[in-house]
Amino acid sequence: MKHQIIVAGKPALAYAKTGTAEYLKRLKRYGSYDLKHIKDGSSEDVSQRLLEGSEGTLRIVMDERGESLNTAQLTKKINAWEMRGVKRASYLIGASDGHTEELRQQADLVWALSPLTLQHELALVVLLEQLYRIATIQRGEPYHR
Ligand SMILES: C[S@@+](CC[C@H](N)C(=O)[O-])C[C@H]1O[C@@H](n2cnc3c(N)ncnc32)[C@H](O)[C@@H]1O
Repeated sequence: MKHQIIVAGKPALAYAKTGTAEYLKRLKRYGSYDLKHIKDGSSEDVSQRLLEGSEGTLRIVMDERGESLNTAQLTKKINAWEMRGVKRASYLIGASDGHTEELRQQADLVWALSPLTLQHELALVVLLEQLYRIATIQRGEPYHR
C-alpha cells in the first residue's frame, strides 16, 4: 500500500522539520510514503483541499476526537486494508480550526493520536513515527518493544 500524508500549511518549526525529515528518510526502506503540504486557510477551504487530494484513496482523518488505537491495533488495520487490496491510503492533517464535519463523514477512519490537541506539525512527526513503527512491526524488526 502506498501512503500519502497531506498537511495544511507550510513547515515552520525547526524541530518538526528535523523530525519529519528523519522519519521520511527512515521510511524510504519500507515503501512509498509521500508528504504533501497544501495551502492553509479556513476549516472549510482546507477540508475541501484535503478531500480533493485524497480522492480515490482510503481516507484516514487525523483528529483528536477520533478513535484511539494502540500501535498493534493500527498495524492490524493496515494489514487488513492491504489484504483487502487497498492500494493507496491518505492521512489528513488539518489547519488551526480543524476539519469540517463533512470531511470526518467521508473518512474510512478518524484517528486520534491522543486526546490532546497537538500543534499540526507535531501531530505530523508523531504520525510519521507511528508509520515507521508499524512498518518495522510488519517486517518483524526489533524497533517496537
Ligand atoms: C491545531 S490542530 C486543530 C485543532 C482544532 N481546534 C480542532 O478542533 O480540530 C491541527 C490539526 O492537527 C491534527 N491533530 C492535532 N491533534 C491531534 C491528535 N491528538 N490526534 C490526531 N490529529 C491531531 C489534526 O489533523 C488537526 O486538524
